[in-house]
Amino acid sequence: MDKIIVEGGHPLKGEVVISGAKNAALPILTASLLTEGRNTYHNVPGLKDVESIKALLAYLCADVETDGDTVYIRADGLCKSEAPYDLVRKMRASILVLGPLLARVKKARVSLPGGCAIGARPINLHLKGLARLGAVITLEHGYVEASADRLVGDDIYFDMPTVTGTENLMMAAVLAEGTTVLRNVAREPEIIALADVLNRMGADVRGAGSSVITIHGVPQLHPAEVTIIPDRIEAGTFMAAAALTRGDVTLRRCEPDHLQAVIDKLRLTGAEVTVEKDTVRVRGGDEIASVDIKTLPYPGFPTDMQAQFMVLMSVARGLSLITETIFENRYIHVSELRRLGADITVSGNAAMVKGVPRLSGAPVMATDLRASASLILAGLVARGKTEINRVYHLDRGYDAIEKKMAALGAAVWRV
Ligand SMILES: CC(=O)N[C@H]1[C@@H](OP(=O)(O)OP(=O)(O)OC[C@H]2O[C@@H](n3ccc(=O)[nH]c3=O)[C@H](O)[C@@H]2O)O[C@H](CO)[C@@H](O)[C@@H]1O
Ligand SMILES: C=C(OP(=O)(O)O)C(=O)O
Repeated sequence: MDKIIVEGGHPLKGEVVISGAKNAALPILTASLLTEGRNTYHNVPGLKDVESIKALLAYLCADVETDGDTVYIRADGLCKSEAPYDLVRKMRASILVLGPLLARVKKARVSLPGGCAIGARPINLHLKGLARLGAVITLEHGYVEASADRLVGDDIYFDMPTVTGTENLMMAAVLAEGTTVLRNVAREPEIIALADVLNRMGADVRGAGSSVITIHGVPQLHPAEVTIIPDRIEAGTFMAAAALTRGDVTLRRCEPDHLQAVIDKLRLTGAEVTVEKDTVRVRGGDEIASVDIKTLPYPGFPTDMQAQFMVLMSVARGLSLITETIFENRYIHVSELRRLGADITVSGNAAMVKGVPRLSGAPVMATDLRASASLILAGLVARGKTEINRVYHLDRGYDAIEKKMAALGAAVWRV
């Protein structure tokens, strides 16, 4: 299996182009299942998760073509309604075929999803919502089995905002009869991006980006041509890397509006952050100041940036309190960062990070995506070599991260 090697001590300098967002691309590609005709998606990131979702759509007999970062999907003649274990076990977003399949063919059999091992990650709210639209749902042998004679709109309250849960319900409701109101939904930019695509396909989805979404069902949808929004977590990762290495990095083709919480915290650490239309420049200060962070649903500080920020705090001056409120097991990177010399104590969902003057390279391993990214970041400022094993998760969610880092002057390579 591939490894990533990082040799620390090189500040990142230059420009990097941000790829399309994983968490926007995955639901949007599955939305193709709702349409007849050829959909065109531009700026699709080169990720393992995207390959997995394309393989799943092809398994369902959708026609999938790729030309660079453009993907064409035609889902006219679906021949199956099952997402088998082997195709979905490595990816969380595979559950996103459930809503569209129910809407389009009124049945689905979907293996419980895999993805990052950051918590139990139940899908009870997806299932409860789909049941309210009229689906009959059973859970057997690790599969969700769902069927419906017809889907009918309803008023659905989510006990907590769930990103993929909101997306699944949106995709089921667009073809349901009548009106669906989704309350206490996720407000992430990726939800707005999906609503935008669904509306371009002829749906009537209103309120995305607020906590209530109203959907008036329509009889059918047509294909759309869209460009995937920039990946705010990839952007945030490069911003943290710039501050961490006292570098000077300009991010092109990103969406600064989606990064306000991260930008605010970075500025408090002493980094200079300059924002223009679709560009962010981060210049690291001489000293990194400690700040506290608490992960929250959007527009709060993203849980997907917690591990990267923890690395920054590991070499900051003073003490930082990090609180993870979204996932109950998202400190997997802590034990690996300690191998590099970080001083971090975890108690429940809180981590106390005491900055140390320097880290030192070591072999490490991670079992989730952002933990893996945080280890690359730590390697950038560690003395000597850091060897990151089991990079599968990294490839799920970062488009050529080692090449982009190397182009900025980092000594990072894959073996
Ligand atoms: C493919 C994708 O978009 N992944 C993102 C999505 O994951 P994902 O959509 O899986 O995360 P959710 O927003 O659903 O999870 C938020 C919280 O709700 C809980 N929950 C969720 C659903 C449910 O039915 N029951 C329940 O209890 C989860 O355990 C978690 O504690 O949002 C997360 C939170 O921003 C991000 O870290 C992931 O990168
Ligand atoms: C947790 C993440 O991904 P997924 O939901 O796909 O596991 C992530 O992107 O950090």
